[in-house]
Amino acid sequence: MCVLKETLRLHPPFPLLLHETVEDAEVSGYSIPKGSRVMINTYALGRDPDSWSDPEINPSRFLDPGAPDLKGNSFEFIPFGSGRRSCPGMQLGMYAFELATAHLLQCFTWRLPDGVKIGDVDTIEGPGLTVAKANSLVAVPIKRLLCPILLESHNV
Ligand code: HEM
Repeated sequence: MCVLKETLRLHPPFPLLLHETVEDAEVSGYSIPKGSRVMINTYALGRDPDSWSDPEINPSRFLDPGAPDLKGNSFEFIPFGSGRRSCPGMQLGMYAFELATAHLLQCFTWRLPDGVKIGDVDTIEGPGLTVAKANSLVAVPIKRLLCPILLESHNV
């Protein structure tokens, strides 16, 4: 779960949340009139060095008792948004994310193609309202013979 949360921190699938203000507000000295369109940059929030003392990848940060949860209570970590218009599918999304990742890890050992080093794998995102990798990840799955899902699909 910590790895999934850290992935959402560094690579939120919705990097910009689009909202409209319902009342006049002032943020950091700027007046924002009621009815303004505002974009909340979840990508930048997840990497903000003022909020994260160690912004580099470190899934175990989420083991700390005071670590932010996914419910939108900590504005530095809002991959599902926050408040009334936050994502109603969060629980289902997390189940699907966890299940898919667990199956990929349980059923396959993953290697990089010959000659590719771990530092050569880029994690750069392409443009878009929902985020996809700019360059496809090329990895080599090696079947694990004892994986129950693979055994079932081959009627073994
Ligand atoms: C990992 C998976 C998912 C992520 C990261 C995600 C993220 C988000 C985000 C950031 C928002 C906008 C929140 C805002 O504007 O403040 C949103 C809205 C929404 N999401 Fe998700 N979501 C996921 C999965 C799902 C699933 C599985 C469903 C439905 C089955 C779903 C249904 C919705 C709906 C209906 C809204 C609009 C809510 C509204 O405007 O009131 N999402 N989601």
